[in-house]
Amino acid sequence: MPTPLLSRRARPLTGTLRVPGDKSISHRSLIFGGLAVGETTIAGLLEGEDVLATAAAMQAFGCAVERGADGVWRVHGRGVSGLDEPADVIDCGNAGTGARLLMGVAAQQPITTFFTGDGSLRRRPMGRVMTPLSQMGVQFVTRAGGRLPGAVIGPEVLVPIEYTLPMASAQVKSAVLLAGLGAAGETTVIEPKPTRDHTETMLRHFGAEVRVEALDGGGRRVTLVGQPELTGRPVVVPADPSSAAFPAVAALLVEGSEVTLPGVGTNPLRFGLFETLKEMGADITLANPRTEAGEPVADLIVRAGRLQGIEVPADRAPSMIDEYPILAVAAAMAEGTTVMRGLEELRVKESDRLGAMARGLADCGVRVEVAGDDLIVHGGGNGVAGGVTIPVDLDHRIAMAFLVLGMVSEEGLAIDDAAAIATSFPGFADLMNGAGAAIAPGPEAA
Ligand SMILES: O=C(O)C1=C[C@@H](OP(=O)(O)O)[C@@H](O)[C@H](O)C1
Ligand SMILES: C=C(OP(=O)(O)O)C(=O)O
Repeated sequence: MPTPLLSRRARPLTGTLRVPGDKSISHRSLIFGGLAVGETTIAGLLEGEDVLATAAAMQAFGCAVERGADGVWRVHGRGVSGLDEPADVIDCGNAGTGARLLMGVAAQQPITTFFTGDGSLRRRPMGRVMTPLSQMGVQFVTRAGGRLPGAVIGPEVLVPIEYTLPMASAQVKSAVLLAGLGAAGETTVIEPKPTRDHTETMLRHFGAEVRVEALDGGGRRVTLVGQPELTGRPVVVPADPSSAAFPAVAALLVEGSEVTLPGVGTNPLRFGLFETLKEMGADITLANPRTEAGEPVADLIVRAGRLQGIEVPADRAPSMIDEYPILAVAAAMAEGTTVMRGLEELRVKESDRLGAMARGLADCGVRVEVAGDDLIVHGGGNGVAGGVTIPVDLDHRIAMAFLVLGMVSEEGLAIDDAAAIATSFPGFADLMNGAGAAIAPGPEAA
């Protein structure tokens, strides 16, 4: 049964809002814990559906994964290439990250692993990981077009490769490096555009040898020495900047707001949205910057104020790829036009986010254009009428983006199904309501 939600005009948003743990780091901490020998403790794990599916997958591979009464997760791993063959199909739910990283995990030893996911994940392309992993000797059986359900058949002997990413994707980079753990020799991934580097950071944290060279034009060459012994480690997961983006933009847009978002990850390869918002004139302060378990974090203080439209260059896309839905909402409220370039990867997320934002904003009365892979939003500077219901199509970020827009709408704005929000941001509506939002169950916009 779908669970529609209606977001009405908010009171000024105030207070300290603790957003959940980083999704990318949470998936990886469970995976590396499982590939390590000994105990890994994980504080601040995102207990969202995507990550819980990865926890269940690592259990299916024979690892012990438990949540302590103190909220700290403990993983007892099986070591590189020491996993069991899962007895049943691994269901990654809505998670592209879970599916693609775990396909790399499944590839690093001679076992056969079956994968599936929800209706969104089953339409997403897996060919992007199958291509490099095939070069390493891995075999696949999938539905047409490299879609799940599918099976990964790890070879007796993995071939280490050098692979240049044809698209900016940390998931593909990570899948190749994870598979490369099982290969004798060096596996190299060349990324023409830098993408989030949590896998490299965590490989080192767990004891692998990784070399990263900067390339002309901003790219990187990442080399992993295969068949390392990984050792269980403590991990502290920062608050997710991709989740913090929603309360941050809400606070910028709702007049009179001021919120503090503590302990948010500020890794520059994840922080493009905040850079962009500052260029738009946003009042965002990074207080108390520090490093926690190898990742930079800060407390974000966000105050409402006018935003100006700007041009967002294509080369910034990898550092804010999941933030375009909420940036498009900010752009709709800005003065002037915002041009977001180079968004081709948005078409293969949980939904076609380029199409979803263009249609949804247009339904709200915002003037929007899609030109090739660019999204152009003509800001009205002042609220939207609302009064419509936006189809979410199993996409958490589309759902949260329009609930934020509802906070500055005349008539309220509804989404047809809130269920997907629990994949990345359980408790989103309650957290926002505690700060001054008015999100409630409702079949239609008022
Ligand atoms: O590696 C990761 O944790 C992620 C990488 C990105 O995907 P792509 O690698 O497809 O760009 C991002 O959209 C996703 O939410 C998380
Ligand atoms: C694209 C996303 O995640 P995934 O690829 O893991 O489904 C996201 O969280 O916005």
